Amino acid sequence: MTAISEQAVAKFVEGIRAPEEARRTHARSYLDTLTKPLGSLGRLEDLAAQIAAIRPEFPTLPLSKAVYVFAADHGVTAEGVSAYPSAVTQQMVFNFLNGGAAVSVLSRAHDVELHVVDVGVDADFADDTGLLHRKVCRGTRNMLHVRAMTDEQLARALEVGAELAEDAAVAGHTLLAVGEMGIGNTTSASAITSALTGSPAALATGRGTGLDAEAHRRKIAMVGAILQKHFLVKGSPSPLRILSCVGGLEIAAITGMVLVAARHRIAIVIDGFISTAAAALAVALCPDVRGYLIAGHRSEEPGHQLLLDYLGLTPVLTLEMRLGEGSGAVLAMPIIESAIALYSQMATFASAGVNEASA
Ligand SMILES: O=C(O)c1ccc[n+]([C@@H]2O[C@H](COP(=O)([O-])O)[C@@H](O)[C@H]2O)c1
Ligand SMILES: Cc1cc2nc[nH]c2cc1C
Repeated sequence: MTAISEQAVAKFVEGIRAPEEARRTHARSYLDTLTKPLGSLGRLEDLAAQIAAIRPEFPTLPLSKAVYVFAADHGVTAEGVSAYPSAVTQQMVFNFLNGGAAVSVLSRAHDVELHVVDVGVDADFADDTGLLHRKVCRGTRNMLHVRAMTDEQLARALEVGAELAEDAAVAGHTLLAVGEMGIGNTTSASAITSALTGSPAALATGRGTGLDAEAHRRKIAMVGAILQKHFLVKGSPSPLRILSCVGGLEIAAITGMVLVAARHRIAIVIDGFISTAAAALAVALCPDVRGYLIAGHRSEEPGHQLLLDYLGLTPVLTLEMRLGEGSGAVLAMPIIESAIALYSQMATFASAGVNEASA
């Protein structure tokens, strides 16, 4: 059933190697020689050591940074799972391109190249907007009744992300962020979270863009029904089955991008609930990908923490955000750059003539 997408993924996964642990250990020892009490830079030390493990050569500043925002629509919106209408997906694509969306503002503020990708929006866009036209189809089907996408659509969506990761590597980007836009996609992310982690729908399902209590209860029941429909058979479903049954085209594209970025030894900053679901599927497909991921922030969606636990990631920021678009990932980028600056520019105890601990 998933032969085409299995072939596509096998191609991306080939050549992925976990970050180099010897370089991480060396970086940790070097951090201990810098003029600060041992470990006092906290998570910044972890980030610097992670970058050292990922990159064959420690990067120089400024980094070349890009964010890819993948947009797509969702057939399951017919079930009233979002507080907003589907048309907002297409309207927000224009907002990204016109520079007025949160991610547009943040990427300008932090010198991050913004790429907006139509991988499955239910609308036609003109050619001259700067949009990356990679439409696989006009949105997924309603996963309450049928598989969200065919195997062929899944393979194409994975390839969209994979090819853009290749482009990013050729462009010399040293730090990538992934984001998404798709009304209804928290329903997908909740179903993915339950299918991957075994958590019940009630724990993995939140209010998304802002459902009231009653609509939230209906959404939980909907996610439960979707899981029953597709994953009734005992045992864990494969990541590709999860993607084709309950995924989104933007989610699959992010999974493809994460896999190929890892193959190119590029650190990937993931954003909120939906992009983390996509990254978790990439890790389920290839566990060596995990070391390339940096969780930009922790979203208010309850399922996000379940996924961060599943991945063993600690978010850089906790700002009570739940926007998506890659906004939290872009916000974390200056922190990551600061970690790199500290590692490469701080004086050592020896060079600055500062006494080390006596005990
Ligand atoms: O990033 C998050 O954690 C996040 C949490 C809630 C909502 N969103 C965004 O809101 C949209 C999905 O919400 P919903 O309610 O339509 O499923 C989609 O465009 C996401 O980018 C994003
Ligand atoms: C306005 C709006 C902006 C968004 N950005 C990401 N998801 C979104 C959902 C809505 C509704």
